[in-house]
Amino acid sequence: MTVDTQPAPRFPDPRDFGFTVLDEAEIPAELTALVGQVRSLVDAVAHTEAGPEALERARAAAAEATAALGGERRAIGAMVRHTRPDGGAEYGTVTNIVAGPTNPAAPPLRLERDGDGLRGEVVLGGVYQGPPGLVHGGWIAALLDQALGSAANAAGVPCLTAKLDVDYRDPTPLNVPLHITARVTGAERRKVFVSAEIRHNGEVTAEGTAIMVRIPLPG
Ligand SMILES: CCCCC/C=C\C/C=C\C/C=C\C/C=C\CCCC(=O)SCCNC(=O)CCNC(=O)[C@H](O)C(C)(C)COP(=O)(O)OP(=O)(O)OC[C@H]1O[C@@H](n2cnc3c(N)ncnc32)[C@H](O)[C@@H]1OP(=O)(O)O
Repeated sequence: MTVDTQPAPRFPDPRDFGFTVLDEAEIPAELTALVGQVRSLVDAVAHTEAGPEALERARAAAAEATAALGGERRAIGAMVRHTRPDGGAEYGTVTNIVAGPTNPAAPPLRLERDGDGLRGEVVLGGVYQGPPGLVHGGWIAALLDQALGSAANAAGVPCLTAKLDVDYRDPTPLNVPLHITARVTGAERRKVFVSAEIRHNGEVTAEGTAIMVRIPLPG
């Protein structure tokens, strides 16, 4: 493969392109705690066998909690900045469904730099179930897509997934640590080639490759 375009070393500042950006340190500790509590609630609701009275009490408490948040909503598209130990900045969307820090529907996945790529660990509980005891294949694809996109973004390239291939090698179990790795393997004009794996106990359960296409930015 001919590599005739090296990824830009720094991801452009999204504020220069009209995006709202908050620093992850600006996310209130109370919101982080609430997100964790709601994740626990979702897991409890998905698996409960409680009786009607307990269910109605829980529903009323959930309705009260929803009302307590009022009508103030963060704008769709708001981004969050993570500053790495080396001072570099990485960006993601605040409510990203796989890794958004304020999204209780996200697992969440945290990816850190590791050599030329990224690595992270995540445990998926019963709310991510597809076949009995196993992670849903769509969520496996989502984890891989996020890792693949983040690897390209960490290399300084704002991009979207154009093509995603997933190989499901072995069933991916629930409620165990899953190790995710991803890296850029090449670039050609606006295309960035990336690959990623999910492992459990050192064995690959799924691997993904993608073609990411660099977004043309004004100017
Ligand atoms: C600074 C501002 C930041 C703005 C924020 C933007 C990005 C996000 C940034 C940070 C977020 C951080 C982390 C996020 C991490 C992960 C998120 C997960 C990833 C996703 O969740 S992302 C959503 C799903 N994704 C889409 O929603 C894409 C829909 N789609 C399109 O928007 C267009 O389709 C597009 C743009 C892909 C291309 O369109 P286009 O018109 O710009 O370019 P064009 O077609 O000319 O293709 C150019 C070259 O790519 C080749 N190519 C194109 N498509 C191909 C395919 N399918 N297979 C093989 N090759 C393909 C061509 O063959 C040509 O190659 P060649 O150079 O060789 O001719």
